[in-house]
Amino acid sequence: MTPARKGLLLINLGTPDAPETGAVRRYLREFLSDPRVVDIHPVGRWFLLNFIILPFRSPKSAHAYRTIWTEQGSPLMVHSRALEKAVAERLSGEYEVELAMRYGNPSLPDAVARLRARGVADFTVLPLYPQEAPSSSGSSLARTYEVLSSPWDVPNVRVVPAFHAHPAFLDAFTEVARPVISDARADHVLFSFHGVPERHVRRSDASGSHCLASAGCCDALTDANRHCYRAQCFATARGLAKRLGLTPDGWSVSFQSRLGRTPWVQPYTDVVLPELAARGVKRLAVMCPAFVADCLETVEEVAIRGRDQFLASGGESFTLVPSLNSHPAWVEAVVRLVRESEAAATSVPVAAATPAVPNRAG
Ligand SMILES: C=CC1=C(C)c2cc3[nH]c(cc4nc(cc5[nH]c(cc1n2)c(C)c5CCC(=O)O)C(CCC(=O)O)=C4C)c(C)c3C=C
Ligand SMILES: [Fe+2]
Repeated sequence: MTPARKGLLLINLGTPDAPETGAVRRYLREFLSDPRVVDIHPVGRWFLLNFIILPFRSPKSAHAYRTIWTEQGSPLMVHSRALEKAVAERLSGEYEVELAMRYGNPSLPDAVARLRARGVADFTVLPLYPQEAPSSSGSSLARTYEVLSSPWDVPNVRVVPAFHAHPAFLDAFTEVARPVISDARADHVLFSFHGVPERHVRRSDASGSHCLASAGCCDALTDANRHCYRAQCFATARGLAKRLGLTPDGWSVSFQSRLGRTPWVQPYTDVVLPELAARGVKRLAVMCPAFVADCLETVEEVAIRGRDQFLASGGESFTLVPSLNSHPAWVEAVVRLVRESEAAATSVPVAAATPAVPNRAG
């Protein structure tokens, strides 16, 4: 019997189809209706969405998208498509590869249908978020399971775990960053991650008492915080700082993109930027290692608004390190993540099925 054809689903968050208020509104409606993103009572979410977020945020975000839109479309889509193409070429004959977006297009049901039409019955799913969060990788996986379980047959599914501290990811980002930081003669590197509400981190705290309970709760990854988004961000930053040879006061961490009035994980990027300038940092390089592709949050929020803020606070130069996008080192890293997850998945049942070697003494 020939083995089932293998498919690789690369999943990212999604982006509007056009930088117009209507398209942004449709995208935000789907995104912010997700209970893993806005985790409040459904009635409250409906009111918040329809009376506050959609009417006010859609035109404002559409304007922001227009400042970064390219001839080929939204940067997130352009880079994700380029990655899909490069990975498909690299894994040709081994995997059928499709890009899917959690919100918007190409939709998860369409991408899965395209893989199924090519005979795929064995799926590897790679959520393109280095750090795991219920609002990003969690939601993408939950929706993928739902789509794959319908209508009748349920295929084999392997998930590539979060790769926040995987050497292939850290090495690829280091390769991209090193020449940029050196050309910029940066005297400080800020690792700015997408934030999440503090409530989300607390809800994921299996110990019930570790997360955000002390100033140093994310200083190391332990059993207590292994699945904590903020702790994984700090682990990524430590891994990159080490590879880049940064001194302890030559780098810091912050969290961007907060939405609403509830507290999000801190320190906030828009608070840290003027603080760094006030501390005497002159030439700043910023890396955004929660994003594997440049997008609104890196190009508009950091490279445009962040730069303005830092320079207005007394900084002299501001350089955004580009994301991994479709850099060859990242394509190779993706191939390695996929192959390793397949090897791990196939080795587990074999190991489990192997009887324990009897103790000589016994
Ligand atoms: C990197 C992982 C991401 C997490 C975690 C995440 C959580 C999260 N995001 C919002 C609200 C918004 N995010 C928006 C854009 C956006 N978010 C991510 C990634 C994560 N979000 C990406 C890659 C992007 C860029 C998309 C693009 O088109 O380029 C937006 C839309 C833009 C805007 O209006 O600002 C919103 C809104 C919440 C509430 C949240 C966790 C609760
Ligand atoms: Fe976001």
